Amino acid sequence: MPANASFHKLLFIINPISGDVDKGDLVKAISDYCHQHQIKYKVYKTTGEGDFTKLKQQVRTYEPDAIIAAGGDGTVGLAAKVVNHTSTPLGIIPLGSGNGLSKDLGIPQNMEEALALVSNHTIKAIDTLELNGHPCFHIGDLGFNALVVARYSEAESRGPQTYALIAFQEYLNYECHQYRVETDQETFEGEAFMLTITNSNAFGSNVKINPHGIIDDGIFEICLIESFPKMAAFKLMYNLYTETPEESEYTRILSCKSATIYNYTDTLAQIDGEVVELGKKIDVKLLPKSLRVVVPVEQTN
Ligand SMILES: Nc1ncnc2c1ncn2[C@@H]1O[C@H](COP(=O)(O)OP(=O)(O)OP(=O)(O)O)[C@@H](O)[C@H]1O
Repeated sequence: MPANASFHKLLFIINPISGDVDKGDLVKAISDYCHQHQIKYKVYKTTGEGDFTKLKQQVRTYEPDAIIAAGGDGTVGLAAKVVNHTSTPLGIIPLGSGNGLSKDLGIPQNMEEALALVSNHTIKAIDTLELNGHPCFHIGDLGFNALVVARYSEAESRGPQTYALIAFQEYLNYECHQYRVETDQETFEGEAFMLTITNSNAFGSNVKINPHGIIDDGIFEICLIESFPKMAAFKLMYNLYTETPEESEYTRILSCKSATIYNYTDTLAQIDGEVVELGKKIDVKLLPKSLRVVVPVEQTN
């Protein structure tokens, strides 16, 4: 499919529970939009059980021109897994609490504007990662943030405030872990607060962990926050929110094409918002331009 092809048949994947947002308006907006633009469409609502297999089957039989994921990072990851390594592009209507990949791709965060990309877009092929065979479409990490993600997934309430509260509570007693990172360029060994693996730029919270990452350049980054004194936390947060992590003496960014990470203490890991078991030795592979995504036209340069 050419980079600016128009879509005539779409499969929408809607997560009814993501971001605590009612999806009634979305279903109506999709129906109105597709009728107005004479686009055939189907809606698949996720259940949280067996969605990957059912979606694979739907894509095989329905043969949509693109699939559009409406939900949070977990829904986007599910949809991306379905079409990764195929020519079917993935569009995103961001309706989660973080929406990290959509922000890094410049996709509008407003529902109507994101939907309008269906008729005015370009398609960009982006690199994706695999951590011990687990696909990663945005950010994976080990250490502090993965612990917060795990606690957040068990929390009774959702949203940025709950996330921030859990992060603060865990931070007070958090102890750094020992890692070794061997890349095709260099080796790091030491204690770290967290270790982020990504080829894009920012968490959904807008923390710019990797401000210079380019999503389709065949290179990814391992961003380390090394052990730091509690007094340095505010300056570090300032650097992370102002896109100047390299100005902190406690950060280090390793750019590479492949890496092996030794997570000696088997500390928690998360990929795209889901906690995963990766074991103590983690091989990170980059899959060049494996995923085709629907992005605004101005994102091509
Ligand atoms: N119908 C459903 N009922 C309950 N859980 C569901 C349903 N459909 C999907 N899920 C679960 O929703 C999770 C993915 O949610 P998603 O990440 O899209 O939204 P979010 O968590 O609100 O957003 P974010 O990741 O941006 O914080 C998965 O764990 C999936 O199993």
